[in-house]
Amino acid sequence: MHLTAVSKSYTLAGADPILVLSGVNLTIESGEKASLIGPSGTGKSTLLALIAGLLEPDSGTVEIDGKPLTSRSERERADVRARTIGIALQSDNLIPFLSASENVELALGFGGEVARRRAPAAARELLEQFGVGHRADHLPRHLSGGEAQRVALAVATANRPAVLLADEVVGQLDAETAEHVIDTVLAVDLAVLYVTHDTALADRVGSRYQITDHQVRRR
Ligand SMILES: Nc1ncnc2c1ncn2[C@@H]1O[C@H](COP(=O)(O)OP(=O)(O)OP(=O)(O)O)[C@@H](O)[C@H]1O
Repeated sequence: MHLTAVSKSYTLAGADPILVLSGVNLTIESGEKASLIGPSGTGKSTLLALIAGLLEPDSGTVEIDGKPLTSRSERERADVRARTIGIALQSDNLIPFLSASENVELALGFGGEVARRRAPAAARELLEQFGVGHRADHLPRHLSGGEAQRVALAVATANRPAVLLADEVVGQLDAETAEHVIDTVLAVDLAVLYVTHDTALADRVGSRYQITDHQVRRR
């Protein structure tokens, strides 16, 4: 994943623009596990949204898995996103009327008939890896916060994306479970960009990046 000279500001009507990122260059190699730290309001969520193609940069380019995201239509960006990027956010985005297992099955179900038939067993296996196999039949509202975060990670990694973008997704877990969940994510063959305020977890993830002065720097 490459970001080249990416800048982004927000403009609210009647106010001066807020500069968030300025000329950011960042390369995350395939399979690299990276953490992103930085004080509140420095642009971590903005950076994830740019990488996911949910936001367009003011200038610069974003390339994922060899495919440029910038200057594509909304629909094309959504297509690249669905095929190559897994996203797990602080507020999980599970479908409320589907069970944990069905949420994962939906994410698994893009591979044709055979994949669809295997989906329930594969979903349970994935939930077990994240330590929530025993909650497979629960609806999202019947899960604890930490369980929902782990189901959201199973959903985000189900389709074997090239890149997983995760925003503070173990914040509601105790230290031991958080470490287990991080280790499970690290064992999957994909690139990870993990946003956190927790420097011990950042060290566990691997290469460390920080946003300072509107730039992303390796530490
Ligand atoms: N849609 C928006 N419109 C205007 N300003 C925004 C918008 N989204 C974010 N901002 C501003 O951009 C800056 C960066 O926000 P962002 O959410 O990317 O920071 P963050 O590092 O993820 O923060 P936190 O750690 O608190 O989640 C902040 O000053 C925020 O107020």
